[in-house]
Amino acid sequence: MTALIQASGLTKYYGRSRGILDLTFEIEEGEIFGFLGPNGAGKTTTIRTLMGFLRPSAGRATIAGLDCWSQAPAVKRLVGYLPSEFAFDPGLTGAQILTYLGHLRGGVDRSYVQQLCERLDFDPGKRFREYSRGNRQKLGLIQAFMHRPRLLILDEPSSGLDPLNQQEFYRMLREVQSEGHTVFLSSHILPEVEQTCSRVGIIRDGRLVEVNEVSRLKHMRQQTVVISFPGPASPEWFQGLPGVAAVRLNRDGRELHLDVQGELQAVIKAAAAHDALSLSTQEPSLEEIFLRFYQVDQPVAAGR
Ligand SMILES: Nc1ncnc2c1ncn2[C@@H]1O[C@H](COP(=O)(O)OP(=O)(O)OP(=O)(O)O)[C@@H](O)[C@H]1O
Repeated sequence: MTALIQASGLTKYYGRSRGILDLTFEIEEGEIFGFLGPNGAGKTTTIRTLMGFLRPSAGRATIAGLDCWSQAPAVKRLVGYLPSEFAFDPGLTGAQILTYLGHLRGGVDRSYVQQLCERLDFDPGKRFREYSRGNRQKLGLIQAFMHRPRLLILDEPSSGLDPLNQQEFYRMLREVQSEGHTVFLSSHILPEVEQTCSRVGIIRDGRLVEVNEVSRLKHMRQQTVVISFPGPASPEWFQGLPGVAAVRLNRDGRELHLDVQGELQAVIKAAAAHDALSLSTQEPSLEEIFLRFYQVDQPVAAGR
């Protein structure tokens, strides 16, 4: 495979405040690459720089060998782009917007557009101002996909979609990948990236802290297990068990909070041996994973 997107030392300052700092990465043709990060990390800035809407303060990015800033019009022809908020003339209908954008791009197959509308359960007959956030997002997705671009750049694509539409959208992603096309999508939802992407880049405070296979993210996934007991509990019951990273006793002394990585068998057995009343697990949010693994004063711990 050859790299379709290449970023090298890509940096963007807004005045004196940082947008992104020194990003270097490559996206291969045909892969679905997830760009993960908490709010304000720099995902939209990266995407807008790739799209040639922002001029890098330093470094450069290319798409198919074209410079994203100096050759932006040629880059845009290769890309289907979903901005973080898709906005359009509020008086136009969805159909008018799609026709207008279709003419701008050329080569759009109307029956494919109709198919996309049906798949996402989108009614193109209403005016833009009448569309809910989710419907605006669908319209944004349809216009990004409709010319079967070589590269899709999607900023938080599933935000506002209901779970059924999300699943359909994931199928659409797999289909475009099977046609050899490439997808770069940003998200702050870890399960979404796990489900759809082959590789992931994690951005935090404007810096790329990890680029890895999605399968390796699973090693980062840690869950919190809360176990309550009929009487006083002891952290020692669980310390040292396989996968148990930390144990905390809550104030009333009858509940333990465990950070566990991987399988839970050993924890469940120990809980049963001490007559646990209940056991529940909580998946951490991406932000929590960041806080645990990428504390500001800790060195970056790849693939832990
Ligand atoms: N137009 C702007 N002017 C000044 N600072 C900006 C501007 N746009 C973004 N920033 C700053 O750049 C940093 C990165 O923002 P960016 O929008 O790229 O993050 P993000 O990862 O897309 O976040 P979110 O998930 O909230 O959209 C933030 O600190 C933000 O405040």
